[in-house]
Amino acid sequence: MRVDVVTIFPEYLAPLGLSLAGRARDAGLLDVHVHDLRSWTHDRHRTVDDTPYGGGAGMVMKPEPWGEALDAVLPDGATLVVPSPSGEPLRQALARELAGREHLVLACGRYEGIDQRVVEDAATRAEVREVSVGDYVLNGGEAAALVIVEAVARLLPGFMGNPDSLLEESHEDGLLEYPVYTRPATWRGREVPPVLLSGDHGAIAAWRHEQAVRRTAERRPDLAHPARAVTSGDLEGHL
Ligand SMILES: Nc1cc(-c2ccc3cc[nH]c3c2)n[nH]1
Repeated sequence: MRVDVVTIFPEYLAPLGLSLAGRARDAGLLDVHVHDLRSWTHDRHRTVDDTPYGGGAGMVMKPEPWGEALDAVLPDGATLVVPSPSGEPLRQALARELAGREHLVLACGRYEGIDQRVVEDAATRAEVREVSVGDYVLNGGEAAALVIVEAVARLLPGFMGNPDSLLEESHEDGLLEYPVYTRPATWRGREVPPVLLSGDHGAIAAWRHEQAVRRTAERRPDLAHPARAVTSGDLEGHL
């Protein structure tokens, strides 16, 4: 997968060169290119923003630099991802969908956002997805872009050392993850649940599923289990 990120703060995306994303790059799984939007400005002050039509506080990102930037880095048929508080929610299903794309371009806005005509123009030749990483407001799209790239890149075949670790993760099966434990068996007087030391893999799997169902019911009743809705039987004695 190739990922291009356009931003006025290219240094913000430096973490993409580290750890997992860095290893993925070395393994040829992920090819990340970060671009400074100001490369496509032509005035002495390298202007990227202007006052909003219709008035209101703040500034809006001008369409011209973005238009030239996307002409340069967004090939026809690629997917343009625009982090936005008013975008579709980033959930595991969307991360999986985006992980199937050959080429993602992320447009990181700042100020009050990007002139909407930029998105409309790009949509004539590419798929455009405005994506929210949560119901809270950031100062720009860069932090969201880091989240999106990490959530997508880790799903690429060969990215994770052990692909099985992807199977039981929170949200993969519509449930939150069960609690995990490691040595020592007793720590500050607290024991590891005995079933985990039993060697009975069926009992362990059942316990883990029950824990995941319980956690989901307690913390995220809004999550529907794709195999079946969480029923009252699941909740018996848990609420
Ligand atoms: N989920 C979420 C995205 C954002 C976001 C994304 C881009 C910009 C540009 C200016 N402010 C922004 C905020 N906030 N919250």
